[in-house]
Amino acid sequence: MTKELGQPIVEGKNLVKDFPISSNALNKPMMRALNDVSFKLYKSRGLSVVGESGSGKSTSAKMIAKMYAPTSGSIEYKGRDIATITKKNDLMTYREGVQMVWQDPFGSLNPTHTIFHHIARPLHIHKKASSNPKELEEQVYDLLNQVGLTPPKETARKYPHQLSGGQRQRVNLARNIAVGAEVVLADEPTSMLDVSIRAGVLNLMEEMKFEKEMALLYITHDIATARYIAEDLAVMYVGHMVEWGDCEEIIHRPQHPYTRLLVSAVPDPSKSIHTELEGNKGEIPLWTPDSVGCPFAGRCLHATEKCREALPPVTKLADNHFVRCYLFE
Ligand SMILES: Nc1ncnc2c1ncn2[C@@H]1O[C@H](COP(=O)(O)OP(=O)(O)OP(=O)(O)O)[C@@H](O)[C@H]1O
Repeated sequence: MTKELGQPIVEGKNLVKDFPISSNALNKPMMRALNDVSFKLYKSRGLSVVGESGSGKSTSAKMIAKMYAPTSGSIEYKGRDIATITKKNDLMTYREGVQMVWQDPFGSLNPTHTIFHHIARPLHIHKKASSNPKELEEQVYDLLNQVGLTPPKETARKYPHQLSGGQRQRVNLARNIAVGAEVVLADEPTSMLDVSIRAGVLNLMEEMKFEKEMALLYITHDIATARYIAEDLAVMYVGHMVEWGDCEEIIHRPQHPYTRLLVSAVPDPSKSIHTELEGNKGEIPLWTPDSVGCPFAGRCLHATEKCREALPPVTKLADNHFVRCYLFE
């Protein structure tokens, strides 16, 4: 299947990320937020990353955005290890190509500036703005039109607080288009929006994926929207990818006991995993560099001694379906 997809734009290889648990302690104990995580992002294709709070979803995105360096493993962007991207100009080009969309659309906008400013600024920074003011206006209006913020002239004059949450998130997406982003890392982009307007924003991202040929990483607690916006799915549990591959296949035929729990627990797309799994939390371990076994063992009905002793190997179930569980060894 990867043959047809061509080269990935972004590829994470065996990523490990450790964080200090406490900066004061003498021996600096560490927690392992990500363990042996690998993924690929392709042009015009989406990867949804789903899992409970603390499973490592945001850390994965932040490492792609170069906000954190991996403890080990690597991330390649068009075949180049991003750790080698250090020169100012190269970093600028990378940040132009790889953009983040955050949960809080207001947080990324400056309340003292108009929407016009918010769209024109990235165009200026990335040297894509026309020097002719009239043409620059047209560039901004065109971008606002593309994200459905019409009439664009009126929207451009407004300040962020005069827009709804969904409209603000659309402004952020217009900024991604403005700089010609090839990769959009969206970290729960609709979780702070009213349920009624979430679908519109997700639809827009889906359109951008195809029309602008963007690669999309979509982080969510909501497995129902995971399927709506992406072809691929990665299910994470305590820093590990436990099952990944074709989104529809995994949702219709979940194999890992944790994925099965997720799919059965979230029949209603408006409900979050957090709420649904409450009362069924079992034991969520704190993973450290010394931890062994399967992170789900303490909560798994099928766990055996082996599951507590060593991390299960990866089993390929189909061309695009993988699972990390001894049940499939
Ligand atoms: N800068 C940091 N310093 C220390 N620990 C961190 C840091 N960033 C993340 N962590 C820890 O790493 C683990 C994974 O966090 P991460 O934010 O990636 O999870 P998540 O799946 O995105 O959770 P959520 O859904 O709540 O956003 C958590 O235990 C978190 O406390």
